[in-house]
Amino acid sequence: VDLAVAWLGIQMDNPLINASGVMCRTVEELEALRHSAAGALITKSCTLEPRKGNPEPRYASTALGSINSMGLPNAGYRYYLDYARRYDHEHGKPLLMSVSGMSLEDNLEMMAAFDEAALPVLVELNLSCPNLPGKPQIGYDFEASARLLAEVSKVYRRPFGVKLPPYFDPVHFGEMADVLDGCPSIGFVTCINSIGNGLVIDLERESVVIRPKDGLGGIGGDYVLPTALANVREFARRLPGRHVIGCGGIRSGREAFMHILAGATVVQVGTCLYEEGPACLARIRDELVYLMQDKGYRTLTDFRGRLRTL
Ligand SMILES: CC(C)(C)CCc1c(C(=O)O)[nH]c(=O)[nH]c1=O
Repeated sequence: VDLAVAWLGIQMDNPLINASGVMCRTVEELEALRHSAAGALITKSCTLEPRKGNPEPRYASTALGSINSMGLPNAGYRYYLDYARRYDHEHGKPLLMSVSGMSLEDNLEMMAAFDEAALPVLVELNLSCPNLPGKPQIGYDFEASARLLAEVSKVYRRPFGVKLPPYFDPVHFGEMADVLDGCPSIGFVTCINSIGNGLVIDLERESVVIRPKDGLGGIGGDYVLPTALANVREFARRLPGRHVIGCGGIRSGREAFMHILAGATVVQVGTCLYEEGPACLARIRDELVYLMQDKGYRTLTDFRGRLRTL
């Protein structure tokens, strides 16, 4: 069995990446990932200036997954750009950089700096970044998304990707696919970000479990697998010339296989990585190998995108 993947000019010896935001905020965390079984690594979404993020507790796990309202704690884009400058791109694993500006101007300033640096990295622009007051996140505002991508494409002259929030309506799949189809610079889409604004309740305490937003937070883990798989399959169908990165609910070789079957080129692991640590990546990789052997597949291309319908 060969797990190798080559896409958008990068070579990975297996399709597993950390989800942006998990175990990737500091150089120490990124180095631990680089020494793990990950096929590639991605940095925590960065902003123009460093941010402390929201007051804790801001993450909690449950039997079925996680809830978080971290509030974009990060060291600022210069820190991650510096890490990328010193990174051994030649011999190391591919490095992806996540960007999540607090405004259009911040996104453009960061993307222009990344363009100037001309590093062999892939940028994943987080469309869950905040919009103007009174407007939903960028990813749920189709005009704002189109405007942002058009402006970014002018200052960042190489292919880049977007991290998408989950959509739940065929009309929305179509509208967002049209926006992305109209932007030739988009080489990949990552589906999905956490399902926004869920509420987890601690029954004993009769209380919420995280402090920000009176307990509201992005949901990850087992809860989101069906939604993640639907978004992967729907965007892979609508954007045949672009890659889809699958993210959401991957905790074993089984869900990794499902995401790839649904059309994902490679996959990202979030909640499971947060809870189990980087050793989960070797476990998931091995489980994927065994599953492929059981099914008689030799490479990922033998089954990628071949989900049967009835
Ligand atoms: C939700 C935002 C804070 C606007 C973006 C950063 C982010 C966060 C976060 O930093 O709270 N958590 C997620 O699950 N997904 C995200 O994209």
